[in-house]
Amino acid sequence: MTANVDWMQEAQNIHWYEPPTCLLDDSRPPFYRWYPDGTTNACYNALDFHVANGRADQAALIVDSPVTNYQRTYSYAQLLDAVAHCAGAMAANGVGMGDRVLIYMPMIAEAVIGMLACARLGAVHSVVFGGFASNELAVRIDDAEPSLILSASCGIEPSRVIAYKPLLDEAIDLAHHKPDCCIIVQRPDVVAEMLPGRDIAWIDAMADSTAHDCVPVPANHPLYILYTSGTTGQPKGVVRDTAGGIVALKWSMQSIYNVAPGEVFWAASDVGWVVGHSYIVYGPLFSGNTTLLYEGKPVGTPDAGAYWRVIEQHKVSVLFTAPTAFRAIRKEDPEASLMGSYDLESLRALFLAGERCDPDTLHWAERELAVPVIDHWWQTETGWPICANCLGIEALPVVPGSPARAVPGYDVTVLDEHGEPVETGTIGALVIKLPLPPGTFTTLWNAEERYEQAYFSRFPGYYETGDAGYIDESGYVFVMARTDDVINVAGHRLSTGAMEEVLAAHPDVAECAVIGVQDALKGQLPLGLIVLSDGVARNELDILAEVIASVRTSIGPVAAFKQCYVVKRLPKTRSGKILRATMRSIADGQAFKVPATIDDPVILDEIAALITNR
Ligand SMILES: CCC(=O)SCCNC(=O)CCNC(=O)[C@H](O)C(C)(C)COP(=O)(O)OP(=O)(O)OC[C@H]1O[C@@H](n2cnc3c(N)ncnc32)[C@H](O)[C@@H]1OP(=O)(O)O
Repeated sequence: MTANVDWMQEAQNIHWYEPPTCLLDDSRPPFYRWYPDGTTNACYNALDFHVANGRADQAALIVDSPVTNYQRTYSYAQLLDAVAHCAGAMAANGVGMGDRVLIYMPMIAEAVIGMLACARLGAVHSVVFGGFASNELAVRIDDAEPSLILSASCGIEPSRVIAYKPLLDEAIDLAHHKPDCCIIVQRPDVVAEMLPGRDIAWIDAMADSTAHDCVPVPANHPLYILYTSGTTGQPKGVVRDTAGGIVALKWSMQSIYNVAPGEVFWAASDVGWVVGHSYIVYGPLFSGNTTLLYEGKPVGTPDAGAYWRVIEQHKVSVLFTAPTAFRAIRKEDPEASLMGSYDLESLRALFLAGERCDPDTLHWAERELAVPVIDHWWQTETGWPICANCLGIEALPVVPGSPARAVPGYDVTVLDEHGEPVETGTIGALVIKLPLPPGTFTTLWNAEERYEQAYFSRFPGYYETGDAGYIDESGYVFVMARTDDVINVAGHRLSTGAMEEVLAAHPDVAECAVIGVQDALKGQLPLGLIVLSDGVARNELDILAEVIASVRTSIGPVAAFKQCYVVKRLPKTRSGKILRATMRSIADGQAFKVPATIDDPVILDEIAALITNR
C-alpha cells in the first residue's frame, strides 16, 4: 500500500471549461478514465492560463543551440502568439479535432510550437525522434495516419548535418498512408526540396495565418501518441489523454521536482522521448516554469563544460537528464575541472532517469555538484515518475542503486511468476496495482487488444512494467533488469526483436539473435550474432558490414548497432528457444548456469570464444 493523492483536489489547480463531477470511471478495467465528464485544453493550461494570470512577460521557452550558435527566449505571450498562429495555419490546411499530426523535427522551437498547436486544436500529435530512419518513420505514419506532417530541412549533430527531408520523403514513399500536407522548416544549413501541392515552407504557412483559439476537448481526448519499443518490430503507440496528463504533470513539478512557478527547469533530453513530452514541453509550462530546449550534447558542443555553461547562463534551478550524459561528461573531464569556470549557484537538484543509474555516476555527480542527485524510475507508458525521492514532499535519504520509493498514486509491488507477492528483498516482476494514476497511458493506438494482452494479462489487476526488481524493508525499490527483450542504449529504449527482423531480412542470413551487452558509457549496446545460410561463400566481413549498415538505415543511428559476429549455430533449448539470457551473461563476463534443456552445450563455448574480451 502506498500514500495517495486527492486527485479531485489536484484537479482544481487546472483550468477546465467544464469541471469534472466524476473522479474515475472504472467500469471497464483496464481502460480506466480519470475525470470522464470534464472538458479542458492542454494548450490553454500551458500558455493562455499563464498569460491571463500575470506571466505574459515571463520567459516560457529558452532555445539554446550551441550547434548553430543560436539562442532565443520566448515569453509566455510570444509563445502563445506563435502557437495560436501555427494552430491557425494547421487548421487552414485541414487539421481539426482528433486528426493526427506527425512531428519529425530536431530540437528547434517549431517542434514545441507544433506540439502545443496540436493541443490547441484538439489534434493528436505523434512526435518521432529524429534519430530514427525512414523505415521506422514509415511504420509510425501507417499506424497514426497523420493528415499533416511537420518537419524540418535538417537536424544538426556535432559531427554532421542530417538532411531530414529526404528521410521524410522516403518514409512517405514507403508508407501506405499518405499525408495531405507537410509543413517544413527550412533551416539555413540545408534547403529542402519541396513537393509542389504537398509541401509548404513553415514561414509561408505562418505568414498569412490567423491566430486560432483553444478548442475545448473532453478530458479523455487523446493529447498525443508516442511510439515506444516492444518485443517486436511493431512499436507500441502509447496514448496519453488530456486532463489526466495536465493534473499529474502539474502535481509532479512541485511535489517531485520541487520547482516553483517562475523557476527554470531543464530536461536535457529530446522532444522525441517521453521526457521531452512531459518535462521539456508540458510539465514545466503547465506549472508556469521556464523550460529549456537544448540542441547540443553533454560533450563536444563544444566541450564537457556545456551543461555547466547552460546552468549558469540561464540560471537553471533543476536539471533532469540521463545517467549516460553524466558518464560522457565524466569520461571527458574526470575531475570536473571545467565546472570551476561556471557559477552553478542556481542549481538545487539533479534528477536522473531513462536507464539504471550506476552508483559510481551518482556519487561523482553528488561530489562534483554538491546538490541532491535523485535517481528516479518511470516509463513512456506512465508518462511521469513511478518511483522517486519526492523533494517537494519530503527529501528521503539517497540509497545508491534505488530510485527510492513509490510516488504517491502508484502502488508498486513485486510478484513471482505465479502472480504471488514475494518476500521483502526478493526479486520478481515489478507491477503496479490498478488503477494507474491520472496521466498514465489510457490505451495503445489502434491496438486495444495488445494493450490488454501486453500489460494486464499476465498479472490480473496489475500493470506489468516489464522491469524486474525488488523492494527492501524500507520500501525502497530496486530496478534490476528487463523481463523482455527491450534494451536501453544511452537512455534510448530499443527493441532487439526489431533489430533481429532487419538481420533476418538479409539474403545470406539463416538465423540470428541480438542481445544487449553492458557498456561503460551507454549502459547497454546491442550485439548481433548471425548464422549464414548453407552454401554462402561470400566474405563474412562484407556480410557483417552490410547487416550493420542495414540496421542503421532501417532503424536509425540511435540503435548504435556496431557489433556483430558470424557464428556456426546459435545455442538453443531442445524446443528451439534461443538462449539469449545465457549469451548475455557470457558477453558480460557473468556467472551462468548451462540450462538443463540446452540442445548442445558445446555451442556456448563457441559463442564465448567469439564474444568475450571483444
Ligand atoms: C524516463 C522515461 C524515459 O526513459 S524517456 C528516455 C530518456 N532518454 C533520454 O533522454 C536519452 C538520453 N541520451 C541522450 O540524450 C544522448 O544519448 C546523449 C547522452 C546526449 C549522447 O548523445 P549521442 O552522442 O548523440 O549518442 P547517442 O547514443 O544518443 O546517438 C547514437 C547515434 O545517433 C545519432 N543521433 C542521436 N540523436 C539524433 C537525432 N536527433 N537525429 C539524428 N541522429 C541522431 C548520433 O549522432 C549518433 O550517431 P553516430 O553513430 O555517432 O554517427
